[in-house]
Amino acid sequence: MQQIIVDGPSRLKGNVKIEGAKNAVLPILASTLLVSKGATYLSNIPPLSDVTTMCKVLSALDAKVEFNQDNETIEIDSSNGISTTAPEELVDKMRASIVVLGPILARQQEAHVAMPGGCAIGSRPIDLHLKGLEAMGAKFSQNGGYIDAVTDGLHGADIYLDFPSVGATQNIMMAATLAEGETVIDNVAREPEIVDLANVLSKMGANISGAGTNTIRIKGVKELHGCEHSIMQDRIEAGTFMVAAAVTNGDIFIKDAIVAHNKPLISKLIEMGVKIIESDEGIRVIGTNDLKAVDVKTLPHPGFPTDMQAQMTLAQLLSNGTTVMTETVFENRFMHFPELGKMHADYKVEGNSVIMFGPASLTGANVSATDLRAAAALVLAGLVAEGETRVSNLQYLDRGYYNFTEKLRNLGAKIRRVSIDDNGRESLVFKTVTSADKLA
Ligand SMILES: CC(=O)N[C@H]1[C@@H](OP(=O)(O)OP(=O)(O)OC[C@H]2O[C@@H](n3ccc(=O)[nH]c3=O)[C@H](O)[C@@H]2O)O[C@H](CO)[C@@H](O)[C@@H]1O
Ligand SMILES: C=C(OP(=O)(O)O)C(=O)O
Repeated sequence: MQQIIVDGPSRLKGNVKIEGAKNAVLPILASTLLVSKGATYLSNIPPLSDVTTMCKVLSALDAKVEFNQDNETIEIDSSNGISTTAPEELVDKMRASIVVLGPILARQQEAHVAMPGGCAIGSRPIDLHLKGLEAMGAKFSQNGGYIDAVTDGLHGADIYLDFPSVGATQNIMMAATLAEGETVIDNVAREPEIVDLANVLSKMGANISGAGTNTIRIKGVKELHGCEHSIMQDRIEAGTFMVAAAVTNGDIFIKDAIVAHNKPLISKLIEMGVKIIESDEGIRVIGTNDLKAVDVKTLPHPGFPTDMQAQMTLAQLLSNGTTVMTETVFENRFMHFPELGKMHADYKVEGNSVIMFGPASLTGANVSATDLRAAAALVLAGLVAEGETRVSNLQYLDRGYYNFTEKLRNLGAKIRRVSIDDNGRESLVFKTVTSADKLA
């Protein structure tokens, strides 16, 4: 078992470099299954366990996946054809693997994809993915935990999404690139990761417009070719360090963080009295001991991101007064609260809102991560709390943060990651194993 041990409180100061975006690289890796001519070269690949899982899914589908020595560049070649089954033991590990469905179906006219797993932040159905693909001529059945899909050939369609689902938008967009005729998707997700995917698809020869707006139009083409692309920076990792500066009265420069991607968070932090200095090189965040109470509601982009909700609730708990966080995207994303309660957070959950009575005087405790962003929020809570905090269940953290402990230690945190054997002996863990290492 591994744990992160934090001795708090500490004030974070310095520069931090963020990685390529998990939520951009996963669908982009899936998009390489559409390519029948040449290889695709992707750089700025974050060395995360989710990336390893997606690479294994691609290999299971007969794509050739090779990491370059630097670990941050990857070559994927599916030009010799792909198979059609994405196996349960891989897909079960990660929700995002469902985005291979559209590409496999578009390329092979059939697909067998296991029902996806992932963090338990909600029921996370895939009805919108299936409805969109059905409108394009796919037929679905469910057998033994697998979705079986067939088509006589996908065709363009007018599709309206009841909710701007990120994954459904990506699956339908990718399938439409090789469909016959034009597909128009309305009420689509507008996240920056959608734009990054559209950029890659365009480089591959797809005819696609409107990404980043409410409506995406795609004219199908006969085939796609390989390309080179550098993955966008991770706005959620950047946001996590922004909150780290805010709650520790710190001063952190987040190199290469993109202001336009973090507007909703920046605006809330400024309301709380945090100083933000924006530049083309990144974002500098200067925290305060006197956080003002503000309410926050998560929404699809460009609203406040649900993936920053857990981290933001820590800032709210520490602020001077009562605040409310309302979660409108996922129905079960307050699982970090009972853990924060062990650290003496005072809160009350009411439906999809949580009321927090600040300012909290957090004390160290043994806590357990319940999902990816909860894991990050608990580590940040340890930085603020008096005494020792131990965070376990780090497999969630490793899905989305690379070298989180090292990065925080470089900023002045008293933090270490340890491996604990059956006899309770602890040994230090220095670096998270990279995706390439795990794939080897
Ligand atoms: C790998 C990746 O990019 N993950 C992100 C993606 O997840 P993901 O693509 O799964 O999120 P969606 O936008 O699809 O889900 C948002 C909401 O819509 C619901 N829904 C979705 C699809 C569907 O067919 N039916 C349905 O009801 C979900 O249950 C959820 O309540 O967007 C989420 C919302 O910004 C982020 O939190 C995740 O980090
Ligand atoms: C919920 C998240 O990811 P996923 O959709 O991959 O579970 C996340 O990145 O916070």
